[in-house]
Amino acid sequence: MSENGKTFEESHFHLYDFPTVSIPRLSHLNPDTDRLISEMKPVVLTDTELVASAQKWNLDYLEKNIGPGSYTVYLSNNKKFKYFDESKIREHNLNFTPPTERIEMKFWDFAERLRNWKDGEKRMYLQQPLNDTVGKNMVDDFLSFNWNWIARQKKENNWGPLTSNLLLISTPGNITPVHYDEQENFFAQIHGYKRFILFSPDCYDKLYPHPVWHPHDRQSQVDFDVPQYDKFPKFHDISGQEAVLGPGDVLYLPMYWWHHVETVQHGDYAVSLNFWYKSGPSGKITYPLQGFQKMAVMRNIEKMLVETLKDVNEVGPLLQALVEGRYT
Ligand SMILES: O=C(O)CCC(=O)C(=O)O
Ligand SMILES: [Fe+2]
Repeated sequence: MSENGKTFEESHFHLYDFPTVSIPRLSHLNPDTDRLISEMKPVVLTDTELVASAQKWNLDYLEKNIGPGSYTVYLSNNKKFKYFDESKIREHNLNFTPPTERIEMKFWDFAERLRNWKDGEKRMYLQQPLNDTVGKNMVDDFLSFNWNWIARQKKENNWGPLTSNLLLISTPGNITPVHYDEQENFFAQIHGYKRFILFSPDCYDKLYPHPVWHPHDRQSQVDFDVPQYDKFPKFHDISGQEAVLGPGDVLYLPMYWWHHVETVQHGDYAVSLNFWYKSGPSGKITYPLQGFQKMAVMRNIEKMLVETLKDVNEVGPLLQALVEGRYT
């Protein structure tokens, strides 16, 4: 139960077509925690105190203390907020209708709209990296994060620098469809509850990602609500891992792991903050390559073909000529 009595009911969760097991929930002091992180396996940490100083970051506190900056908010006519890369629409001159609308807002306008939001209205998702426009109290909260613990993880696991802290504020029921990111992520839940469903990089062929030149690069083409099994038959064989994060929980979300994220439907709005770290120098590579390393190889091949052929429509036929009857 959270302070305001709102919590989540697993029985309300949507049942998808695939089975899942639970992601382990462990203390950061449990030796298995460090082992799982070093093996790039997901784990939920219940007591890192990573963002303990931000547990007060509810709408009222943020409105008073976040400052005059401008915030990116996505609007959706349904539950889904499928990410798209606007630069790729321009770069490849594509006919692409964005599935959500992106607007810039002052935080107080967003807060007002969120307070008055009712189910049935357009859903909202604020997604904005924290920057130096935040007010002094929030800078102090930020400086009080458990940098000790997270810096030790970065060092032990040979990661590169912290690149950003994305602040996410969502209306209940929002869904971030399944995708992967190219960075390591500690995902800290501050307010409300989120359900995560994860799939390992080995599920690449079962999730049919869009081509790398596509605005939906890194996103799966499979819609969990209506999987088109005739087009995506291997999705039949998928299985995942899931967890529900509440205030104080931190998920280690390994680089290249697929994730689908739901803000719990019958609860409150959710506030989260992630910590994205670049991967480190690869060091000594062992064979056979791991799933995430093969994903990186495939991305590079696709990117090279796009660059060389100068026409995204030529990539598929060339790959087909290369493979069919020779490697099939
Ligand atoms: O919380 C969400 O809805 C999405 C978060 C996400 O995809 C990420 O942190 O990489
Ligand atoms: Fe993500």
